[in-house]
Amino acid sequence: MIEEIAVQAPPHPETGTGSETDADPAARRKASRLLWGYLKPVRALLGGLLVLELFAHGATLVQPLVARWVMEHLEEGSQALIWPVLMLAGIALVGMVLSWVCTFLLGRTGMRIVRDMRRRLTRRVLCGTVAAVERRPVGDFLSRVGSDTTLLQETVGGAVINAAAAPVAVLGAIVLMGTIDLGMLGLVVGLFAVTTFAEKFALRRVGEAVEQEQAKVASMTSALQRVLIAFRTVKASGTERAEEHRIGSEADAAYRAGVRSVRAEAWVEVIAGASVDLTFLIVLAVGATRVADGTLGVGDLVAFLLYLMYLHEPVEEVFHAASEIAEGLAAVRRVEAVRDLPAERPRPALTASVRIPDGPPEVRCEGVWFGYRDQPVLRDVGFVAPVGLTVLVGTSGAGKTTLLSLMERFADVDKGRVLLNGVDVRELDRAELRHRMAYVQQEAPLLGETVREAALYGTEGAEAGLRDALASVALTSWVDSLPEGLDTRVGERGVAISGGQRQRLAVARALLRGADVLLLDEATSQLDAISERVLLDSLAHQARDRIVLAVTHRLSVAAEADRLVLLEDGQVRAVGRHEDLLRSDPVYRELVDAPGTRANGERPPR
Ligand SMILES: Nc1ncnc2c1ncn2[C@@H]1O[C@H](COP(=O)(O)OP(=O)(O)OP(=O)(O)O)[C@@H](O)[C@H]1O
Repeated sequence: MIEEIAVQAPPHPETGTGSETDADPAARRKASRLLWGYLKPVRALLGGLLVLELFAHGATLVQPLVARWVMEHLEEGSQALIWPVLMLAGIALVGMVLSWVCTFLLGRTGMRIVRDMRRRLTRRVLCGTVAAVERRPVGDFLSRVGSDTTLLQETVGGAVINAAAAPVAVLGAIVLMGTIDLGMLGLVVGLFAVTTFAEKFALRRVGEAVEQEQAKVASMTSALQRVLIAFRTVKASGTERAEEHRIGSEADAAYRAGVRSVRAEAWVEVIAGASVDLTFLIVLAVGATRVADGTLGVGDLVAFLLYLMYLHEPVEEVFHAASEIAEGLAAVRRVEAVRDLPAERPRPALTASVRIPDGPPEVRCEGVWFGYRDQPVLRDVGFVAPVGLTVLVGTSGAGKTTLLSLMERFADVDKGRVLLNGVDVRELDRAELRHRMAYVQQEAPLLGETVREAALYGTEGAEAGLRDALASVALTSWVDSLPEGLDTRVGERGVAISGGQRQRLAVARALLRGADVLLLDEATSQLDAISERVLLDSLAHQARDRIVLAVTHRLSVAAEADRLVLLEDGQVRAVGRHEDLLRSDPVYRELVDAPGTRANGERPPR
C-alpha cells in the first residue's frame, strides 16, 4: 500500500480542491483561520500600517476644518493667512507621504507573503509521496503555486488593511450621527444591516466563482503542459486543431467562471453604493417629516445627511475589501490543497539508531506483497541481489519497475520485507537509504541546463570523475564534438540530444553518485549495439564491488547477468543464469525470441 500521512480527499470536479467548497461554512471558517495564520509574520507590520492609514484618514478629515478656518479669517488680510495655508500644504504633503508609504509597504508585504507561500508550497510538493504527487496533473500544481498565490497578494496588499481601516471611519461617523439623533441612527443601522445580509450572498458567489475559475485555469494549464511534453506526437498525429479546440474549451470554461465572478463582484459594488443612496433618501424623507412636525431641527438633519454622504466611500471600501478577501479565501482553499499533500513519513523514532551495516552490499526481498489501490501487483516476491549484475526480466506490467520503487521507498510493501544489508529499508532514514542507491528511471529525464549540470545532478564533489564516467557510457567523443563541450545547453527537457545520449548521460550521473546499489530501469533501451557494449563492459566493471540491478527487455544485458530474476504476473517464476533459463524455461525462451530484445545492429545468438 502507498504510504501517506494525510488522506487526500478526491479532487472536486469543479474546484479540484477536494470535497471542501465555498458553500461549506466549515471550509470558509477554516480558510479564514488559515488566512489569519498566513498574516502571522506580518501582523505587527500590518498593525503599523493600519495606524498610518488612520492618520491618512485623519489628515483628510482635518483639511476641511482648516479650510473653514481660512475662509473665516479672509478679512484679516493675506499676512494672517500664511500660516494656515502653509499648514494646509503641510497636511497635504504628510497625506501624500503617508499614502506612498502605505501603498509601497502594503504591496511589499503582499509580495513577501506570496514569496513565502510559494517557497512553502514548493517544499511541500518536494516532500510529498511519489504516489500523491504523480497522481495530480503537473499543470494543476503549476497553477496553484503560480497563479493562486498571486490572488493572495491582492488580498493582503490592501484588502485586509481596508477591511480594518474603513470600518473605523464608518464607526466614527456613526458615533457622531448618534450624538445628533439616536432614532435616525437606528434607522440607518437597520438599513445597513439589510444591505450587509444581501452582500453576504453576493460575496459567497464571488468566492465560489473565483475558485471555479482558478480550477478551470489549472485544467487549461495541465492540458497545455501535456501537449508541450508530447509536442512531436501532437504534430505527427495532426491533432493541432483538436488540441487547440480542447485547450480553447478549457479557456472558455475559465472565462465563463470569470464572468460569473465579475458579475458577483459588480453586485457587491452596486449593493454597497445603492445602500448608501437609498439610506440617504429614506433618511431625507423621514427627517423631513420630523422637521415638519418639529421633532428635529433643520441643522441637525443637514449635519446628519452630510455624515451619510461622507459614509459613501468607506462603506464601498468595506464591501470592496470583503469581495477581495472572498477571492483570497478561494485562493487559500486551493493553495491549502497542496499543503495537505501527504508527505513521506519520517523514520519511526524507535528505530532512529538503525544504520546500514558495513560490508558487501546485498538487497534481499522476502515475501513481498504490494498493490496499487488494493490491486495486487507483486505477490510473495522473494530473491537476493548480492554484489554483481542482477537483471530483472519479465513481460510488460509484471511489476519490475514497482520492485525498484519499493527498494527506493517511493512506496512501502504491504507485506514482507525489502532488506538492504540485512536491515528492513522501512527502518532506515530515507535520505541515508537513497544516498546508498543510484537510480535511473525509465524515461531517463535530465535535470540541469548543460551537459555538465545534467551529469553532476545530485552528485556531490564528483566533478573530478566526470570524464571517466562519460567514457564509461561512450559519450566522450560526443561531448568533445559539442560547440561548448560540457557547458553546452541541453534544452529544457533535454530534447536537443538523442534518446540514447540522454540515457547514457543519466547512467553517467548514476555512476558518479558512487552508490553501493545501482538501479537501472530500461537504461539501455535506446542504445545501439556498440554503445550498449561499452556500457555493459562498464557495468560489469562496476558490478565487481557493488550491486547493479537492471530492469531490461534486452537480451544482451540479460546474457551478461550474474543472475536473472524472471517475473511473471507479479511473481518470481525463475532465478538463474541466462543459459540455464534458456534451457529450462519456456517463458524465458519466448521472451528472448520476442522482437525488440536486441539492440540495433546486434546479431541473434547462434
Ligand atoms: N502508480 C500506479 N498506479 C496504479 N497502477 C500502477 C501504477 N504503476 C504501475 N501500476 C500497475 O502495476 C503493474 C506493474 O507495473 P510496473 O511498471 O511495475 O511493470 P513493469 O514490469 O515495470 O512493466 P514495463 O516492462 O512495461 O515497464 C502494471 O499493471 C501497472 O499498470
